Amino acid sequence: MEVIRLDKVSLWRRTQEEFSYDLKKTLLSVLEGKYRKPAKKLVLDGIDLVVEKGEKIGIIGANGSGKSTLLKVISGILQPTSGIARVRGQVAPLIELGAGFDVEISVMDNILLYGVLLGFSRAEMKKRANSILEFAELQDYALVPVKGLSSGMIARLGFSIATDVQPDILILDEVLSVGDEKFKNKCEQRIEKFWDDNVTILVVSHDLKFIKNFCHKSIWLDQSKIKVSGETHDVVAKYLNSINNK
Ligand SMILES: Nc1ncnc2c1ncn2[C@@H]1O[C@H](COP(=O)(O)OP(=O)(O)OP(=O)(O)O)[C@@H](O)[C@H]1O
Repeated sequence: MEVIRLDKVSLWRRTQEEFSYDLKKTLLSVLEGKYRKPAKKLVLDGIDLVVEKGEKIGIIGANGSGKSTLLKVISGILQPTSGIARVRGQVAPLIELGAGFDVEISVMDNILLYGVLLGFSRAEMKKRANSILEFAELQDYALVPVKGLSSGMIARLGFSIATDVQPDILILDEVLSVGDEKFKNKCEQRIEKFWDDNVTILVVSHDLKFIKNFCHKSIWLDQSKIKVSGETHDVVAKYLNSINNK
């Protein structure tokens, strides 16, 4: 059964200039006749993709090629500028772990809030809170504001919430590179369990060994486009070949 379908998905994003957007400067530049519209960049270019239920797909490619952006479109965090993205089932996006937390409120309140963002009711999240705190090893921090946690602890909390239930589609963006060794092993075990079950998984990683071990199929993104897709060993070999020949 098809769970993800992207048809000619393209996405334009504003470049860094927008981040330094300053109203006064903009007005002055308009008055002086020097105003330029912020530049935009095509970060996904005509992506076609079909993923069947239970498939494990690796996404590889150079820095800035569009891998995280692609995952964000599939997760519904970003909307394509053109084309269609259809996703069936509950998605657990493990991208920028903890980016959605409100640092001023407690760990417990964030669990409730984050859960609601992932589509659960408050009542259900209250039931799950203990197992989430336990897995994250943060039982003693339930009432502490998130700003009092280290970045590794915040990542643990994000991972623990997002994987507490078995999602239909799990989206992993280099998540295994956060946390200490002990927690990393725990995460890997939890992810491995999903791997065995019928969960559809998309994983972005620069760890090609990991991709070769776990993903049947892969996509190589190059400058916002799919360069090659298919059997992982073939895609990885072509990718490595291109790097070695540069
Ligand atoms: N918030 C943003 N606003 C505008 N442009 C962005 C934003 N985030 C990323 N980009 C741009 O989109 C392009 C693709 O970025 P993306 O993060 O998807 O690449 P990536 O392949 O995941 O890279 P990496 O391997 O370094 O994580 C880059 O040119 C980047 O500068």
